[in-house]
Amino acid sequence: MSNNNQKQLNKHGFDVNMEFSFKKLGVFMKQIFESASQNKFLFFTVCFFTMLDALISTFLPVFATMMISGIMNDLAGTEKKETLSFLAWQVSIIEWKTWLYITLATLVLLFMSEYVVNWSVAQFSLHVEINQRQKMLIRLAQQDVDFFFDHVSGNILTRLVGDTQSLAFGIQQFFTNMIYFLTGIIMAVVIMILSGIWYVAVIMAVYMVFSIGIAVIIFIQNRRKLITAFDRKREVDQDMTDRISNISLIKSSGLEEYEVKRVEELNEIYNRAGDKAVQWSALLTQWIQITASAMMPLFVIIFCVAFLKSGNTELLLVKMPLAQVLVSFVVGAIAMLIPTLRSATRAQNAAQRISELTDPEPTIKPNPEGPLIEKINSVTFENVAFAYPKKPEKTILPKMNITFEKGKSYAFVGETGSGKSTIAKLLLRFYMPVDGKIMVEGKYQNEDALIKDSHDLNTINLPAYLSRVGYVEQEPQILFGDFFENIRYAKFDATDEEIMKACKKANLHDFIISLKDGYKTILGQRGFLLSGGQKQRLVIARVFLKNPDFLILDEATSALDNIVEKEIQAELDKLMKGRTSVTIAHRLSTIKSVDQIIVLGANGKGIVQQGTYDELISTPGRFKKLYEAGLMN
Ligand SMILES: Nc1ncnc2c1ncn2[C@@H]1O[C@H](COP(=O)(O)OP(=O)(O)OP(=O)(O)O)[C@@H](O)[C@H]1O
Repeated sequence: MSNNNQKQLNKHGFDVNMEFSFKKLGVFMKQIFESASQNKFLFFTVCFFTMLDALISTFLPVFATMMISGIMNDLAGTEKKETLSFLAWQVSIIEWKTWLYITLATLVLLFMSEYVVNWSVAQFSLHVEINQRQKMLIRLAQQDVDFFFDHVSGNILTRLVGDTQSLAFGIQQFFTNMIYFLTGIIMAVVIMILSGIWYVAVIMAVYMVFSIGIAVIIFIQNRRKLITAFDRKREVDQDMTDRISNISLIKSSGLEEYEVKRVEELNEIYNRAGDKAVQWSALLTQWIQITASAMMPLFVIIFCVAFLKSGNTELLLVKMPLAQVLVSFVVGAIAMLIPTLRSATRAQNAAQRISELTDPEPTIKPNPEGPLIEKINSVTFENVAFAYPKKPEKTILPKMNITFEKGKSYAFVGETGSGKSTIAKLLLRFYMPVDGKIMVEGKYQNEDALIKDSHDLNTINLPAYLSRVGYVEQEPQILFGDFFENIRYAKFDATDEEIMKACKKANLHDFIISLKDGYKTILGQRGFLLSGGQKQRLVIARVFLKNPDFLILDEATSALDNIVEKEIQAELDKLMKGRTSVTIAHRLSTIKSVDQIIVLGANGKGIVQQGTYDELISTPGRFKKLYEAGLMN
């Protein structure tokens, strides 16, 4: 095994280390203990009843043997009763009917305990799956925005759905089967020793070490191939999720056939990996079956030889049937090892993949204990410098100072990649400055309203701050649901009337009521039913409803055509009235009337010019160049 600790990442940014590792096993065991501690009652029920099940299953053959021996004694009509040395007592074989009743009663107990095992195992597994999903969702919700740039959303979904299921199933199987296996084998050996057939246990142990040893060698090979096959399958799943979410690109490019061929090729790779895994799986199953089937005749031969040599009928009448049933129980338990190990393999990998999503600690904390802002007055960048965490060597913004004063409008312009959208991301606290501070001045709860208070954005209560900020971006984010649900996302306690008022302001109301189901119309996935302009109006209605103090418009109209853009701009102008606003602009029309235009230079130069539109257009400089080059049209 290599000592190289560096993570191998696939193109989706996830670890694809296929070797067995104690780390993976550790992660899996951690998940088991975590699940057990979260579901203590179910966990103990599963353990207790699985053990009981194994105990009953090992004793049942003993009782059945007693019954058979009783019947044979009756048939022989002999006065001398055979005895079975069991649990240190010489148990005389009494009435076979007594043993029949005991066997039947034990059977009923077995059925009952099996029901409890099945019920508790299914419940435990469901709880584990739900807990894992919840844990993953909570961590994803807390995760830094940057995390999602790295991890393809389809890939995250596969983990959320497939891996949580595999893990829950694996934990359940591994757990119950191991308990059953160990309890059953220990009890079988104990019964053999106490029944005076200890030599069966010894022969069986030697035989088992040999056959399991070979099975483990085959299993290790099989496991490697299985993991490769799982990973290929997941790659196909992720790829399909990605392509389905981009179906309009495929359709509009007429590339359906290309995509079908591509997926066929990917499936072929999965198929080849799967074939190899299947070959080793078949070999493993074959080996276990051969060794298991050979065990029975082996013991029959041993007992027959012993009988022929000693002439002791007890060997054939009592001990051989008992050995047979106990050995067959052990064989059955060994056979359960294959699915157990398989699902444990699957679960270990699932646990590893889940932990890649749940382990990374978010760097941006919501500061629930931080000062609670009630009203934002102004926001000031004090010597703010920034580089993205993934590329710390590339300065996006050098030391930068600017104040967004209360009620004034600001617009950032500059060449592509100059860092305009980065300003919006810093204002939303998607990222923290590498240097300097963003100070938020306003009215904070429990602080003297007369004192103009100012706190670092990194330290204040983030949800309270964001509840005072309105954000309109280029790609409107529409949730699956109706208009009411979508707009209410800005203010959960808003009445239907308030929502309609906001829609009227955003010029969306007339369109909504023209629809058959009006405000109750379900918007398809990502607002499938709406045009670009309508989606943007919906987002604007959300912001009207929210009534924020501070507005961030990040290229809000750049995806719209000129006519729609003009209409939407009128709505945005209404929105900006009386609020502090920061516009990230592409077009001149969006910034002509703002109070301050800030021009950013390319390649991390930061602010290179600042002023009103009239000032900048009449001064030689970067803005004039952008304007003359037609970059602001
Ligand atoms: N998450 C990220 N990680 C690393 N680099 C990033 C990230 N997001 C953006 N960048 C880089 O930061 C630089 C500034 O990006 P930004 O989106 O702020 O530019 P912009 O001026 O808004 O560009 P445009 O006008 O094209 O939208 C670009 O070079 C971009 O490649």
